[in-house]
Amino acid sequence: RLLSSEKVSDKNHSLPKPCWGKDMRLLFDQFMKKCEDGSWIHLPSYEYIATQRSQDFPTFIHASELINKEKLSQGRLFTKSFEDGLGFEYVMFYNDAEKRIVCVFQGGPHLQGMPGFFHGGAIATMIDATVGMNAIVSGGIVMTANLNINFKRPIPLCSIVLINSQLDKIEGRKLLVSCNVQSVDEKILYTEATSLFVKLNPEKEFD
Ligand SMILES: CCCCCCCCCCCC(=O)SCCNC(=O)CCNC(=O)[C@H](O)C(C)(C)COP(=O)(O)OP(=O)(O)OC[C@H]1O[C@@H](n2cnc3c(N)ncnc32)[C@H](O)[C@@H]1OP(=O)(O)O
Repeated sequence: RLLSSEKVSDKNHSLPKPCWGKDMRLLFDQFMKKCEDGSWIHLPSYEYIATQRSQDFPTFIHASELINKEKLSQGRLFTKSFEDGLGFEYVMFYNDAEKRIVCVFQGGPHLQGMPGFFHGGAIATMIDATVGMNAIVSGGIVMTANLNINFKRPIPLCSIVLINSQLDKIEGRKLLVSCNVQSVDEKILYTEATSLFVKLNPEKEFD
């Protein structure tokens, strides 16, 4: 657990919690049902990134000498830095055949931007996490090179929304992933985004 702090827990945050709303639980149950035939996979979500990929990350990034070693021990995924229910509550499901990730996201009251609505940075964070996960499952150790977001409608604070992400193209080390954010009844399109992820090249030194 090189990139994580000793203090973070092994709690899987992608399982139902008391703070999840009705729609969050309903959608969780619907997608868990879709997982029964193996077409969809329920992705776990922890406070740190304990996969082998994150162990390898420093050798890939070449900027590892920049990493502040003692601060590293306090490292925790940004989306896991709020108390349950106050920040980012989410669960992701992956469909390998379609190269899609659906994220059911319930934002908490501490994600406010304009009064009564989500902060654009909070929406961008969940988009980055969802398209990022889509790029990671297909591309391994990647970083976001470009994220373009069209905020079409403000999202009311504490909404539960669906983030639909699709891997569109892989070109060498580049992965292009698009997504949109909709209301759970899919009647309202809140946000659209495109992104470019680049697979880190272990041979490449940063200038
Ligand atoms: C672990 C489990 C986690 C699991 C859970 C976590 C999931 C969350 C994921 C969050 C991810 C992040 O937030 S990452 C944090 C935000 N991102 C960063 O800090 C990245 C900072 N930027 C970089 O480190 C670098 O610029 C890279 C790695 C992105 C690219 O550098 P590089 O490796 O040298 O690549 P380079 O040769 O320059 O470019 C390769 C190709 O990509 C193109 N390219 C590169 N950048 C761009 C760009 N902005 N716009 C267009 N095209 C671009 C180049 O033209 C080239 O195309 P061609 O000539 O080949 O055609």
